[in-house]
Amino acid sequence: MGFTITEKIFSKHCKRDCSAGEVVMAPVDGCMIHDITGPLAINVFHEMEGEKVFDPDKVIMLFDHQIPADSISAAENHVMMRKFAKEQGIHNYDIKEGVCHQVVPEKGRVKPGDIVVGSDSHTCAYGALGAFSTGIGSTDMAYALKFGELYFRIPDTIKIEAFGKFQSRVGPKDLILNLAGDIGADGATYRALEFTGSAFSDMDIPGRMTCSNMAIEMGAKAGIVPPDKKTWDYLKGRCECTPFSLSSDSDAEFFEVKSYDIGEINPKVAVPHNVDNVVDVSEVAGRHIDQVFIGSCTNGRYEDFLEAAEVLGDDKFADDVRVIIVPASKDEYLKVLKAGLIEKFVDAGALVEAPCCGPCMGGAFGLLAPGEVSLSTSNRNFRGRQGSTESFVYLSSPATAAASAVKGKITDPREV
Ligand SMILES: CC(C)[C@H](C(=O)O)[C@@H](O)C(=O)O
Ligand code: SF4
Repeated sequence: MGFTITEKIFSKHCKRDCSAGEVVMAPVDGCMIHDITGPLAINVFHEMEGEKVFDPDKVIMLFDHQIPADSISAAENHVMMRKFAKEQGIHNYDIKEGVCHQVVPEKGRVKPGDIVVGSDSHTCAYGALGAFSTGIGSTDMAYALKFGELYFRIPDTIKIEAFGKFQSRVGPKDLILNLAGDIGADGATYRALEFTGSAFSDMDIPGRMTCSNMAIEMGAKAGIVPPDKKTWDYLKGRCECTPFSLSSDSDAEFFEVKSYDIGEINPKVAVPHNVDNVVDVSEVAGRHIDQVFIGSCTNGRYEDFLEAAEVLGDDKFADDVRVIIVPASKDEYLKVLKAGLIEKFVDAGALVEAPCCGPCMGGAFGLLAPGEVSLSTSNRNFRGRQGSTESFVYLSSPATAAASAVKGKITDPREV
């Protein structure tokens, strides 16, 4: 019997053959902490009488959720984390780089075959680069910071095979929303998703990041795309690594295999208040929206803004819609800026903010009043996620978000 990618990654780290279901103590290659969960992890680290982190070069610290500090308590958290970084010799990206899940890959802090943990649920995003990366709680993080290893139950794997070509103005976000609708918010709980087939090998790294990012929205521990030339090309100049092949064996045992023809997928939207409440955009077309957010670790990259700009064309955003655009990182911001897209969006009536999580989880700014409706390219639409518990959040692709922002109501991007 062969091994899945996940089993291979754990086998390599544990220096013996490991299979799904086993509980192992495995060394980690990286630990990511940010401004929300970092302080909790650091407090527990001190309670555990932690003195030095296991390897300061393997700890990634940055601030993204509440930046620039939006409250005195946020500012205090930043001060506390800066102090910890200095004491420990950890490089702190602080408020300067953007959202954790964009910055970690961008800075070459993750590579294929790695085990990376982050005290944030969307840490599964780095599966796009062929790593086993997963979100953990702050107590687990304290342990990982101190000892550089952690207990894992090796998950079994649901293999997703996707083939075909997307229709025009349909893309990775529609695919992953379609999967969330099909598998359900708890349909992959404690399993790994493996994304395979020509649809994923044809997909660029940003598209893969969108898909891996949302693995957790089905309960999955990881969402892994087997590394290929695109992966290694992306990593060139970001980290020192020599390409190797990593894929599941043909006789590996999967919990389930699911196949999709992506040509059959229409633009999708997740309807309040669950990520798996997914329908074709056409089913809710015409619904009024008050705010559109294009950004987040799911869809805050240059390619996402280009998609939105193409749909926008020479139009303007509707007068009664607030459009908030937030690139996911400094690098992505600069790409969008240099391509002239910022000017285009501002001219069309949008607010463009500096890289951060923005309105994604109703933190720093862009909160909704009772009764208000948001269409967002982020990954969660739970009740109260972006403000009032009486507000409504729909999730979509950047193309659907832009089309809807132009029309002032939910709109199929193929009709603009
Ligand atoms: C604040 C953080 C713990 C949280 C997460 O873990 O995902 C946030 O990033 C989110 O998207 O809900
Ligand atoms: S952008 Fe949203 S989903 Fe991503 S880390 Fe920030 S709050 Fe979480």
